[in-house]
This record gives sequence, C-alpha cells and structure tokens, in this order.
Amino acid sequence: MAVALVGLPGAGKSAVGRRLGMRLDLPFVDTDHVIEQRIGCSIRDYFEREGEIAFRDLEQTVIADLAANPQGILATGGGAVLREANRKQLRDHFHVIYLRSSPEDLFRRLRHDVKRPLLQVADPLGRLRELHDARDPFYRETAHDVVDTGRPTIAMLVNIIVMQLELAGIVESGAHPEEPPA
Ligand SMILES: Nc1ncnc2c1ncn2[C@@H]1O[C@H](COP(=O)(O)OP(=O)(O)O)[C@@H](O)[C@H]1O
Ligand SMILES: O=C(O)C1=C[C@@H](OP(=O)(O)O)[C@@H](O)[C@H](O)C1
Ligand SMILES: [Mg+2]
Repeated sequence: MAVALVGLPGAGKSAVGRRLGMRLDLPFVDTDHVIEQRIGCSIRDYFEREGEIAFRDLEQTVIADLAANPQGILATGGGAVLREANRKQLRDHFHVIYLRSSPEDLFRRLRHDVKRPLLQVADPLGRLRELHDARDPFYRETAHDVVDTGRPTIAMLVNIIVMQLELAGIVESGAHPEEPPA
C-alpha cells in the first residue's frame, strides 16, 4: 500500500502526509527531505546555487528511486508533476491524491514563508495563481483522487483521506479508527 500526495506549495502535502502516516502506522517520506539529505543543504540554497533544472533532475532521481520500492505515505514537492516521467512513476506505483487549494488559501498559509524559493518574489499571490493555472491540469492528470483543502483542518483532511482510502479498498475499513479527542 503506497499513497502519494501532490499539490501546490502549502497544500499540506508534508503536514497531512506526516499525520496520515502516523494514523495508518505507515512510514512517511517527503521527497524534499530526501533531497536535502542528499545535497546537504536547504532546497532554497541549492536553487540559488545550482538552479532549478539541477533541482528537478535530483527530484526525478529521488522519485524514480522511491517508485522502485513504493511503500507508506509519500509527500512530493509541488513541482514534481512538471515532468512527465514523474507523473508516470507516481501514477503507476502509488495511489495519488491531489490536495487541491485555491491560491488565496495558499497565500494565507505561506505569506511569511522564507523556505520556498519560487515564492520569494514581490507578488507571491500572483506567483501562486500562475503556478495553479500551469499545474492544476498536471495534478489532475496524475491523481486518482482529489481532496479540497480550503476549509478542513489538517486532522479533518486525514479523516477524509482515510475514508477515501477505505472506500477505494486501499486500507481495511475500520482498522484505523480516529483518535478520540484529548
Ligand atoms: N488544511 C490546513 N489548514 C491549516 N493549515 C494548514 C493546512 N494544510 C497545511 N497547513 C499549514 O500550511 C503550511 C504549509 O504546509 P505544508 O504541509 O508544508 O505544505 P506542502 O508540503 O504541501 O508545501 C504549514 O504550516 C501547515 O501546517
Ligand atoms: O512548487 C515547487 O516547484 C516546489 C515546491 C517545494 O515543495 P512544497 O510543495 O512542499 O513546498 C520544493 O519541492 C521546491 O521548493 C519546489
Ligand atoms: Mg512539503
């Protein structure tokens, strides 16, 4: 059983993925984290030093490596779907969920972010709108399911995804009950 999350920066792939892994008792891997371990510096520094194409090459290698042994929950980077090879690897080897979000919601979440190189621009909301328009078709092409992230909290999104995975027969129904509120 392997699930991959795709979506724009700030959609919650990393945060929801980590919590989903805990809930389903499955390993969680974030491609950005794997890349940072390989390069020994932050993605933002790597972008500045080596450029976006070098980052995309590394991202493609990491996705191919992970797809060779798919397991657990995978959070991808927002641009993973840009390359056709990645779209195919993800779709063929994972149950892919698109965490869909409006640029406005993403902007609210990320307006103070300094880690995402593509958003360090004068008009991050405009950039998010451009990224949404350019990438939404790729996310849809790659995904088996779409989940809207505008209103639900992270905990609610985990519940929604678990329910979808149960309905799709990917996880056993009722085997992973929601934690009672503390
Ligand atoms: N549904 C949500 N509601 C509120 N905050 C969220 C939600 N999803 C993500 N966040 C917050 O937005 C920020 C970006 O989330 P992150 O998981 O890093 O996104 P991604 O990995 O998709 O770029 C984090 O601070 C996270 O806690
Ligand atoms: O959208 C993108 O092209 C990127 C998104 C980032 O991941 P998140 O989607 O987790 O922010 C990270 O992979 C890199 O900064 C490039
Ligand atoms: Mg992330």
